[in-house]
Amino acid sequence: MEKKSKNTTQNKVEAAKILSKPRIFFGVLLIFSSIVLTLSFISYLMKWKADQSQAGTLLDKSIKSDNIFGKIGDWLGNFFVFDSIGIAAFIIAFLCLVTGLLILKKNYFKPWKTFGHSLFFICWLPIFMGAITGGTGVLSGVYGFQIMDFLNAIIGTFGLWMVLLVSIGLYFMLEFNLNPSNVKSKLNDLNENTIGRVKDMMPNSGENFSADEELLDEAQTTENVPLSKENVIVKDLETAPINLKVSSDINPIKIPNQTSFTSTPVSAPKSNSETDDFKFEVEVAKEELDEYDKKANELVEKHGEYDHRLELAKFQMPTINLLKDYGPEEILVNQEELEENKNKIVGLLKNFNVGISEIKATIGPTVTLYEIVPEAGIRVSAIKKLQDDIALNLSALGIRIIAPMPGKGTIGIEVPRKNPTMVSMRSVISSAKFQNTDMDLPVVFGKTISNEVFMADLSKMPHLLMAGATGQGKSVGINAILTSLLFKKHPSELKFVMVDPKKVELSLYSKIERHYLAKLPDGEDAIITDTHKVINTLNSLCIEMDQRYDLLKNAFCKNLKEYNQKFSQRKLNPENGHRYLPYIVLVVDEFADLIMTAGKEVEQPIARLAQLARAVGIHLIVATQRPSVNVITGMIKANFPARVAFRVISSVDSRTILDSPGADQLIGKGDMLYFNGNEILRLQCAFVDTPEVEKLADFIGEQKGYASAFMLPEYSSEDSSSTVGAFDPNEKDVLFEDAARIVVSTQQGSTSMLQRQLKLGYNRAGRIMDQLEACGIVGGFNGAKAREVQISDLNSLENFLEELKK
Ligand SMILES: Nc1ncnc2c1ncn2[C@@H]1O[C@H](COP(=O)(O)OP(=O)(O)OP(=O)(O)O)[C@@H](O)[C@H]1O
Repeated sequence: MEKKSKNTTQNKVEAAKILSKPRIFFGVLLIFSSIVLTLSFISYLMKWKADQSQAGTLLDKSIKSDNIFGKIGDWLGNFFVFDSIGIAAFIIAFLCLVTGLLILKKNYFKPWKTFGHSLFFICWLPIFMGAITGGTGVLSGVYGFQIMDFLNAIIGTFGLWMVLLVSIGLYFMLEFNLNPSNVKSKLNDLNENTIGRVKDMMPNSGENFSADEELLDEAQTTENVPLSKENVIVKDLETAPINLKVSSDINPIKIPNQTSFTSTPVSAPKSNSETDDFKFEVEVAKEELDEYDKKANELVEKHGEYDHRLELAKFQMPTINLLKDYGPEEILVNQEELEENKNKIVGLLKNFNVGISEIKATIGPTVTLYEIVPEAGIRVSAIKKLQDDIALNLSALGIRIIAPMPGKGTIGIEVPRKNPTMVSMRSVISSAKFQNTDMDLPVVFGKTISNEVFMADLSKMPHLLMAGATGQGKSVGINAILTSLLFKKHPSELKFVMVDPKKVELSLYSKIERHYLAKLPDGEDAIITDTHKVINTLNSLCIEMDQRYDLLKNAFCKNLKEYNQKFSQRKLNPENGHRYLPYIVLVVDEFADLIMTAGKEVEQPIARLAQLARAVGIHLIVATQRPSVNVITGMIKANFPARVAFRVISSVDSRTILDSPGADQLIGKGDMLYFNGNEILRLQCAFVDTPEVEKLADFIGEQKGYASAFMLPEYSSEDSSSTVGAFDPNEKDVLFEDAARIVVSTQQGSTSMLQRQLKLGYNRAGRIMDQLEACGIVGGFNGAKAREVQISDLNSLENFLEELKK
């Protein structure tokens, strides 16, 4: 039954789609008439003075006409244009077209709306043309002239113009729903869009990076990088107007006068042409701004958004010329080598009765990946077992077998190339991928096995563990990471805390101290080499982290980006301690050395930072030569999901870093494995030499910097804080009682909170905290955590303070 009724409905729909013959006839006739009328009118307008004299001689064969449709054309032009409504006659031709299309069921136009508008202009345009031409031309037609003349006589020329302008004004107001506030907001939007687009078009917008255009072109053509296609598409989408298309041959639904959209996807409202002429208004509910937001908006209107770059507004971002050009990085295909390796692999597998149905080679900068598809029925485990045999047979260092290739259903054998291609930092920095990235902390490591530039966002990693035996490219890797960040981030956006127990690896960066480095207030060198100072710095970073968490909590923000955005929009008051927070990247070059000398004292703050600091923009890069389990402990490993391994000595070391072997099979010289928490990628690290880093540091260091390095919070070590003396009421700070009330009411014994609430320096706040401890209001120093508060409510506190005074 149901099926039958379904069929009948379907048939009806099909039938409705088929046009009857009279429909086709009249539809086509009207469209044809529209074309004839349009061409006749155009032709008439061009030669109307000559044609008009022949208008009455329709049947006189001896008289020739210049109109494209001859005398009929003349007659039509004369009748509709000259004798009637002037150029508004084209609207009649247009109406013929619309009617023809409607008859043919082509609902390109909404009928009632179109006829309504046409009628208005058929009345208005001739009078308007009459008023402009004074009735002398063909543009107004006789009706236009006469009505204009009549109105002119009764309301005068001024009155006539008023009527014309008011009527057209009203028309546009009703049609486009224009009112002064709408117009203002539309103009504002237009303004913002224009400014936005102009900014986008500015060569230095966003990042001030200025790579040679030539180089960029070169990079785009020589690399396999998709030429920032995504970016182009995204830009197009951003600027393209969004059309809400509603299919016209579906059933109507009722829509209330005011419709509010939610973001839930809904199927398109059904409508048909008869119901299309209702007024459809969409009103986007404006968010109610509270007092605070209003004030922020006023401030932004008055002073503009807070610009964190302002203090170093003239700072020039490094240019690509600072990096050395090592020549073209074309990959030369050595056919002989390819053939030889292929034959060896196939032959060897054949010897072990492993049939191959397909083999494919991808040539990277350092290694070639041979992907084999085993014949049906061959077990992957059978090939896996042959790993050592394959490596032995190919007798090459650096063979790695990936069985199976994740997500590919093939088995990969990586074989080092005889003549590897060097990947220069210059080539990866100038790549379109790096140039156009919108990552927060972009790090360009080098190139993948398929010769694509490989980048990762440090802010998403969120911390990086690097390991590799000595001389395998670890220092170059750290320099590549630091260079990437220096090429992309302004000094106001990023600070480094550098720990270099070897004393020589990071010393080059001391030149950029006043631009990019952070240190302890009493620290002499920004690059920390002394183990004791490292402990203080790490604990200070923990305090900075806690302070940042407090700031974020007070600002109701979940992460640093959101917080900085709010601060830039002047929604956060600097008087309450709020400030623009740069990213902080802690770089530890020789972690094993630190662990050996300081052990838990270093491990604990590092683990704490690794666990918590991500949201507040503090990221860690920890490198080590000795990836043994007592250096890379379970606690460290658990908090460093992103790991990089250069060549290590044993597969045990490889397992310690990557949880799998492979790093012991690398060939050194920047050949590396990158583990992002899910998969392991083989990359060739980009090479940046010491002179290049020196040049870059000089370029930055020679520019105007801040007065000093970025100051980390002061950290008083446990030893010094344990020497809090007895409480002396005569020496207590004038703000002592206020501080006690704050601490008790918030139940938080935090010096940084006192600093903020009482607007004090760290030292004074620290002294008050010591006094609070000495009289027993708060407990003892508790590492980087807040102290315990010993009094539970304000009443008890007031009693306690009274007692103290006695
Ligand atoms: N990405 C690379 N491309 C080409 N060559 C490289 C690359 N990385 C390193 N090398 C070569 O390896 C040498 C040693 O690299 P690097 O100084 O980074 O090693 P390391 O692991 O830091 O050693 P150490 O721990 O002893 O300091 C470099 O001088 C360079 O010749």
